[in-house]
Amino acid sequence: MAEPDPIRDFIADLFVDVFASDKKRPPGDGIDDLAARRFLPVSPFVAALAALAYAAPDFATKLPAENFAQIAAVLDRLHSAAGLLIAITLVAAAAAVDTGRFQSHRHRVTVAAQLRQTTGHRALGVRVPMLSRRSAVKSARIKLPVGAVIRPKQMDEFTAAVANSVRGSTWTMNVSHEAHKNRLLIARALTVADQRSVRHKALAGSLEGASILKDAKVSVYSYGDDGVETGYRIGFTPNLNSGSGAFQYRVNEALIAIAGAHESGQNWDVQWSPDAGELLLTLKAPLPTRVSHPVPSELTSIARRYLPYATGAADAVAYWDVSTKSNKPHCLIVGPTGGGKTSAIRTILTEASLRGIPFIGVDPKMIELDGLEGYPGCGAIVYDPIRAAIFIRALHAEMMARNQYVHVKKIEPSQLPLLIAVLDEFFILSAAWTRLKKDPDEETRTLIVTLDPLGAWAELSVLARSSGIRLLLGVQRPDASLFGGASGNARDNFGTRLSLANLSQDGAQMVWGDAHQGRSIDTSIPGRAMATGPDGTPMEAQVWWTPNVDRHPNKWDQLSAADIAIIDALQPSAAPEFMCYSRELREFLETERALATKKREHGSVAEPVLLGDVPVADIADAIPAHALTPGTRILLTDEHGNSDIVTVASVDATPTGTTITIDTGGRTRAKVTFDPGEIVLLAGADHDAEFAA
Ligand SMILES: Nc1ncnc2c1ncn2[C@@H]1O[C@H](COP(=O)(O)OP(=O)(O)OP(=O)(O)O)[C@@H](O)[C@H]1O
Repeated sequence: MAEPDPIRDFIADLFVDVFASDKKRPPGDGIDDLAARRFLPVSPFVAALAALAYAAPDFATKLPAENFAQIAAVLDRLHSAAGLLIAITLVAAAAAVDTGRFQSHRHRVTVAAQLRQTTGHRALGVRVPMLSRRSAVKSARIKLPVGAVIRPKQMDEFTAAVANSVRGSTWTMNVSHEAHKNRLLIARALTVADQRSVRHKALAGSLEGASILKDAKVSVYSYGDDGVETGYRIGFTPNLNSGSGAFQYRVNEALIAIAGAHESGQNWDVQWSPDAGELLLTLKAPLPTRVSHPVPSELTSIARRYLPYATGAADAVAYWDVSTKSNKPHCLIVGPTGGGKTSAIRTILTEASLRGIPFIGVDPKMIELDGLEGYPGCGAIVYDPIRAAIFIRALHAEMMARNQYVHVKKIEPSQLPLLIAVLDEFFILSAAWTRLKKDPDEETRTLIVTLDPLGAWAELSVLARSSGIRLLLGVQRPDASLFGGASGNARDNFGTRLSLANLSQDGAQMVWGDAHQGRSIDTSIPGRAMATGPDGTPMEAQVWWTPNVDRHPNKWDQLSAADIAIIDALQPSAAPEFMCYSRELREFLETERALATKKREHGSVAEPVLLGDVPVADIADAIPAHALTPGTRILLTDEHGNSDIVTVASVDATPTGTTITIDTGGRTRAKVTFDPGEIVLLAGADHDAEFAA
């Protein structure tokens, strides 16, 4: 072991910060040894020297002149050169240097001790700048033993220890580990005051440490004119979750809730780019709460095949492309009672009329489309279910005749004139057809079986596209049976979609192919909907308001001047021509028109068929039996044609049919079985009153 050498230690301690080289340091000479040593100040030596110089004349007189003449001369020179002032200055400077050296020493000792306690490693050397300040070490370089491993937890503890040692100061300490160089680096930076907004902090805080989005970093994406933050960018490391629609939906909901109501009154919107590992939380301008049906100033040949009906964000217009090239030739409108379905249908049909496209409507509720009767381009509005069945069969014949025409005449299908068939309240209609199959009157039963309207409908759904026939289907809720069975082709054909309701998960999946779309529509705003956007993806939109175009004084006189102006502006200059390719459709329309004229002349409505004891107009809605849920009140008709309101107790839906049990109020529960896809009538408020009476 080497002999202790105080002079060498003193010099080493004094100049270690300036000249220290870790390579030169002997391996055993760790910082712990240095730390254990006392701090040796230089100022006392300087002070002693200065005092000696100051007292030099006195010493000189006391020294024997002949022996110490030379020393006395040195002291004399020293005294005369320095003087009191220089002595004081020297001592003060030495004291200042000592203070700095002491702080450097203290920092070295502290850092080495922190390292030892948190990681267990002995620092081979710690370099800190000479003359450090007290508050926080400016930087430090810690030499570690070769191959020293620092585990993340140890690193965190060391970092926390370093940070804690400057707590309360204006500094932030950054610690990094350069494992390949066996060293730790500490650097300080001025702490920047957290100037993030409350919303920014809330978003960042909610994602910090949460595993929901990996490595999430929130930054401000945009500011409004008034300096208020209007958008945030959230970067993250993509994983399987971030690509899933259900996951994104959950995150969207949470982020929008945390961001809270914005000062501008606009709503938050989230756009994901999982491939780029980022999402944008931005504001979207609120949609107008009402858009009056605008009238096109001029119709280009292209616009003639696009029927607009709603306005989305950034003035995007939702339209129904009825052209031959359309990949969404048929339209599905989902809307509960009062949701604005009838107005949406009016908007579309008045646009069709402006473009010279005729239409025929089926309205089993008799109160939805009646106002369109007599409107330019309206072939007929059919109310009666048997007449509706005849119409569907005639439409099927028309489709076949048109296809035949194209085939024989060698023309392009696009040369055929367009025709729109509207079936509103489809489930009520198909429930009526199902009931007619069990009608006590044999002739009626045979007729409906022969017409097979549901079969004709299923074929129309798939084949009508190339014959210029377009279908518009209105329902209160979606169901797979709408598309004429399970045909994916029919489903795709009904690609233009509008939903004015908040859909269930299944409904959203059915309508939008995504269980989370169209589930949070603000239904308090009439006409607010989810619509197929111009790019084919769903967008939130405000359906254009078209008032009832019925010119009967009872209706017309109720309209405001603004509504009358809308209707007048929509009036086409010439009524669309009705071209029939089949005898069936022509005869049907002629008969229907004759019936309508007769009705008008006699001033009363002729009801050709009664649905048991239940007038169709009173029916609230109808749904397929498999969609029933316990607690639902339905109308059930027995074999004698008597109807009763019953409450469903349980539902057992299988591919071969649906069996329900009915709560009869007693101990026993009756069972009723329905065929697959059979429609059941729901009991409405009207019935409750009617049956109670
Ligand atoms: N696009 C719209 N813009 C503004 N208001 C609308 C819009 N659509 C509907 N409304 C309002 O909602 C009311 C109900 O609309 P509408 O009759 O079209 O509903 P519906 O879905 O057909 O209901 P029901 O099936 O009971 O007839 C209208 O009288 C109107 O006041």
